[in-house]
Amino acid sequence: MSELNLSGMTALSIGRGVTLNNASELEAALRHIGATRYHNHHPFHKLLHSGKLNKGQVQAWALNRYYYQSTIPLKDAMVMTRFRDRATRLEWRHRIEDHDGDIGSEGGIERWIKLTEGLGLDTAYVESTEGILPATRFAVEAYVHFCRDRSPLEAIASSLTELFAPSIHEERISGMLEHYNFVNNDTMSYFKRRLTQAPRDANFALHYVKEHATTPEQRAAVCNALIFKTNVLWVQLDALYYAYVEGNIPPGAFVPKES
Ligand SMILES: O=C(O)c1cc(C(=O)O)c2c(n1)C(=O)C(=O)c1cc(C(=O)O)[nH]c1-2
Repeated sequence: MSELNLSGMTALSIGRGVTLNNASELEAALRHIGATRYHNHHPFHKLLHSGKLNKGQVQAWALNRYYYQSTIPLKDAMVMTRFRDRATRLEWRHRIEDHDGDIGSEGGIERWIKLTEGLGLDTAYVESTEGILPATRFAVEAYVHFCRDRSPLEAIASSLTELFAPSIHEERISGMLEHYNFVNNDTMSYFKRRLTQAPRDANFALHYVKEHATTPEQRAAVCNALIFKTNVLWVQLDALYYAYVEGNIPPGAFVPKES
């Protein structure tokens, strides 16, 4: 394949002059976007994974991330409403089960609560989402609205950050277990489980967009949906950094007691 030229990429979109001619050029562009914009590059994650945060800062991260986690099934229900086609809904449905669990079986949200409990946070407070940062709420809601308002193809494409999630989960599991005495294998079980769930989901979504984006315009829209989503993730960490690393906690947001 010829060298991919994505020059003119802005913070919000791939260059207007970029033409992706086929599915393999689309995949290369998506992988380039992930390699350059995924939130593994964010300074907050670098601090988190290398043991440079104190317990209160890790609590703030887990508390805010709970809002993302607990909204994912709502987002996925929204994605399902976009498809009349039963086969796509069937494929997508297990994502909701992965997070919500089932009667008698634990899901991702419960595993996340194990993490916040293990960090010493009160579960009722976490579940109330009262202490999250305004930017967390705005960013997460923007993701749900994107899946409601854009095309079904873009709704699926916006989940493609998961292509890049397994490596950040590996890094997080080993980094946090090594550096923090307040986490253990049990409280990190959420991430272990995602190591198998995320690749299956991401491969379906990648295959879907490669097959259904059949014009250069649709391929550009798929890339822009992924860029949008990398921004949803990035701004949440910007807000955490500003509040809990630089010390500018907005009124009403969680104030750590432990340092
Ligand atoms: O820890 C992370 O960095 C991370 C990132 C992402 C992502 O890339 O959106 C997800 C998750 N975790 C995750 O656990 C998860 O269940 C998930 C679902 C989705 C999605 O967009 O449908 N992304 C992610």
